Amino acid sequence: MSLLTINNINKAFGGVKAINNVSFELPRGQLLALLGPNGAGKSTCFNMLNGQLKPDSGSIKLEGVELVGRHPRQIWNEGVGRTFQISATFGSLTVLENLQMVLLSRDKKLFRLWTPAASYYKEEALVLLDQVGMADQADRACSVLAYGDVKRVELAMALAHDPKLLLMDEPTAGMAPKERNQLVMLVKKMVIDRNLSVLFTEHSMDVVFEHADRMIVFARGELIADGGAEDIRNDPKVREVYFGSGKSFEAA
Ligand SMILES: Nc1ncnc2c1ncn2[C@@H]1O[C@H](COP(=O)(O)OP(=O)(O)OP(=O)(O)O)[C@@H](O)[C@H]1O
Repeated sequence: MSLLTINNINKAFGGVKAINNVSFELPRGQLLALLGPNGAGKSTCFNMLNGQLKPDSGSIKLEGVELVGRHPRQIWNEGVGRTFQISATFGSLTVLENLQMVLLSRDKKLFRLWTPAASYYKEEALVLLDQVGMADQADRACSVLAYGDVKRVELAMALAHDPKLLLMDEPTAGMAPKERNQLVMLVKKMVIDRNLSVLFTEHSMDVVFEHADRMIVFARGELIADGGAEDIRNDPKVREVYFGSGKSFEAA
């Protein structure tokens, strides 16, 4: 059974069909890119997957469990994590403290302030930071980190509750090409090491073609293509959507 099974989901805003009869599956241990031009329905799809929006119809199942109708917190508890384009770290706290906060929140211990928080989950936090290559910066404030390093901390934070599925909304936005590749390589390592499934949106085609195991393409709310790099590169519908002609990605 696939980890995630989406069947005929629909979502309209007034007269706009933001998502139109979309179905796809995501197996465990796969890095799946969700592509599509502006307004294609990518954010709407993400928002339905994590419970911020309810589909008008259709089903979203995680290991056979229906997610439609559940609250974001319940969906998070089922094992769906998400990273956002906007930084989710507290700048004035250290890298380690940011991780400790997430671990405290995971175990609902935020209000036990009479026990010194500094001692909580230090080891677990350091293990996570080590996995994303940030253990040596554990004592630095997040506000002074390089942008790519903040993204690594956010990845560690997203992994803190051991999600089965991680949704990443443009994880490399605003990064230089080298940093972009490094971050996606790190995500790919997590996919392999943890048998994690990741669905991510990304504007850099180079990054997608280089690292994604598979890609799906949305256009005007519909899923128009699903396959590996070669299939997507050569798909006439995809070329039409991106270039309005037979031009290839290489030539663009
Ligand atoms: N809350 C909303 N109210 C009305 N229309 C909306 C709402 N959210 C999305 N839409 C419309 O639904 C369509 C899909 O939007 P969505 O944001 O999902 O696309 P996207 O692929 O994420 O685009 P982008 O790459 O620009 O973020 C668009 O036509 C958008 O205007």
